[in-house]
Amino acid sequence: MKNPQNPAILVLEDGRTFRGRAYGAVGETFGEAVFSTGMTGYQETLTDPSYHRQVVVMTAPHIGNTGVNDEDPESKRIWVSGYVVRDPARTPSNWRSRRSLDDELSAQGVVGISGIDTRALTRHLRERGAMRVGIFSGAALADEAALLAKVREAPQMKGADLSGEVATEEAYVVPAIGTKRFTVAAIDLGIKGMTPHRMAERGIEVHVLPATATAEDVYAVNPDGVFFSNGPGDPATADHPVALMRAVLERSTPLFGICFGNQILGRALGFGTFKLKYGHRGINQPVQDRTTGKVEVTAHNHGFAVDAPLDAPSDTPFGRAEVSHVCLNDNVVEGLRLLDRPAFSVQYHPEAAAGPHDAAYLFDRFVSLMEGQRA
Ligand SMILES: NC(=O)CC[C@H](N)C(=O)O
Repeated sequence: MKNPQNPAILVLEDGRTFRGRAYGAVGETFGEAVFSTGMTGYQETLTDPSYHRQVVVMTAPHIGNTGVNDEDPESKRIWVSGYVVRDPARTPSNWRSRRSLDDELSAQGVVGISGIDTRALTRHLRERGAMRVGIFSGAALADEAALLAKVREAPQMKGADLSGEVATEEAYVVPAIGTKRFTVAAIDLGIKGMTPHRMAERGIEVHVLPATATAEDVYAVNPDGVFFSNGPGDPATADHPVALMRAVLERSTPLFGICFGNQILGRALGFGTFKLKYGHRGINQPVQDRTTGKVEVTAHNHGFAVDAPLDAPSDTPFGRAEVSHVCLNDNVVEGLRLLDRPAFSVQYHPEAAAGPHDAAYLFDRFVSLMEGQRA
């Protein structure tokens, strides 16, 4: 049994340290320190494959209150490389709860830290930017003087090619719910479980394909549309999905991308991508759909963004493209759409797991594109 008073230290690569208690597994872990402002949805966050190699700091002070259930995970395991909370629940309570979050993190070997000033840590990351971090407890604390050097040896997120580490190896099918209306090939770059579900709810049979899928694999399922998922890592490394997407655009097959998928569309069109200072992570980010003028409150988890002109459509190898959505906090590109071909994408999470459902209309837009192609 773990001693709940076990000390732990969080060490940032710029040398700032925070002392707290071990939470989850005891040991050491490394990753990119990022913060999420979601007040709820910790199970979905932990199991979102896009968080692979990231140490997530929760700004909400009480985490674990509703325990861990078997329904909410977005994938088969926890992907965050470390977890930072201020004040973990002592007694989780919910009718669906099966075990405590502390026990679940331990069972999955995820090293965390609790009892630190997460507000001070978040302000530090906001001012200095996302950076590498290590969390150490138990025997890993033996040589405290060596910890900072270890953190500085850990890999950077910039330049990391990670989709292949999280995506399915085998193709699988998520059946349509009710009458089947469409077939979609979904390229798994780190897909969340709710995404094919949102499509299935609209009568779409989703063929989830590995990140290494070729155009031949995609067209072998005879798709009405092609989807590119969210995923971890630096989009500048995603050369294979970019080439695949170009092949799909070439054929004018209806195309929809989410998050990493939006960055890949940006690159396929010839735009650059860049690393944001500290990214957008949470479930209350205001985004404007410039095609309707409406503002929606949305779920985000991204550290990179597309560099595209906001003011006027751009000429691309696939016709004109425009920035369809922007973040109202900082004017970051949050969506792209082609004007001459049936293709669009958003940088955020319309599947809303967790998060508000304001952006669910985007799945309906995808359906409309597929309907339009049939007409
Ligand atoms: N959720 C995602 O797909 C994230 C995309 C990319 N890894 C980023 O951090 O920006």
